Amino acid sequence: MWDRTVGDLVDAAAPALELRALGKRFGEKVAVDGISLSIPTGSCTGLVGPNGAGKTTTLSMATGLLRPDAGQALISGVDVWQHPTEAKQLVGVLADGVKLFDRLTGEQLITYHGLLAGLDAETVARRCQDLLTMLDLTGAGTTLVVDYSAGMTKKIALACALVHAPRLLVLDEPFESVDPVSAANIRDILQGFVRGGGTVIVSSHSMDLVQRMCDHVAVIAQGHVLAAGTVDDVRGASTLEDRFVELVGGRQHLQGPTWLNQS
Ligand SMILES: Nc1ncnc2c1ncn2[C@@H]1O[C@H](COP(=O)(O)OP(=O)(O)OP(=O)(O)O)[C@@H](O)[C@H]1O
Repeated sequence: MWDRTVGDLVDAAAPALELRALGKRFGEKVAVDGISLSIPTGSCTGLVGPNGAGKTTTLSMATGLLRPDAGQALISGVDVWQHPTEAKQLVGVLADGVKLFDRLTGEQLITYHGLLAGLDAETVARRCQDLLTMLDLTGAGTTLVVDYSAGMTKKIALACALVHAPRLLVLDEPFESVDPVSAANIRDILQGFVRGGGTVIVSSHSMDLVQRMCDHVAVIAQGHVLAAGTVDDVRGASTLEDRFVELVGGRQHLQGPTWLNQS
């Protein structure tokens, strides 16, 4: 039997991620309404949008975690839903709110992910120590993940996403609960990953962070792409935050009820 490898499927000229008319509804609610988006290889792309815009749903469908109702997602030309095993070798995912096996130590959790990705035990052991050092978790490697702080938990999840050296990293809210020093360290790691030829997609509510860290951005709302391109093209002469508010709308300048006034 012909044994297909991921290398046989990868198209080096294809975008790191391409979404073609991706759609998902939950009952009556249309969460993602035919999103098409092309993420260039070697870019750091911010995915921004108001609460409930469809960011997590889109990223879940793009990374093989949630089956779309319509459309296609391709990672380096590999169809995520036609070739899920191969596609998952190309991507590292830090999902928002997904439970980790937290009765394992940090070392055990990284090892589990590395072995699951098909790495040999020796490679996993070496990479595990490198990742713990890089993420400043060396002392916590033998501690159970259930005893980690929220920020440490984000960092160990990032280590798990990196252990198989993916081409594409998809990070849903990676900086939530992370202290400023650790956030700066994570930013450095992600920038190094991009300099090394990798591609990063990061969903965030921080426009300031996206403007500083990303070279591309996609703004989505109500399951649609409102704008996408380089950060400079999308923001024009404004800040990204002002442009976001202009695109998305909804700013109401509310004063609040009178009973909240102290004077
Ligand atoms: N499993 C589900 N069942 C029903 N509705 C869902 C489900 N998951 C998401 N939705 C709905 O789909 C829409 C998009 O949700 P999604 O989580 O993708 O948005 P988001 O942009 O990631 O939001 P946030 O910024 O608040 O995290 C929302 O209206 C949400 O209520």
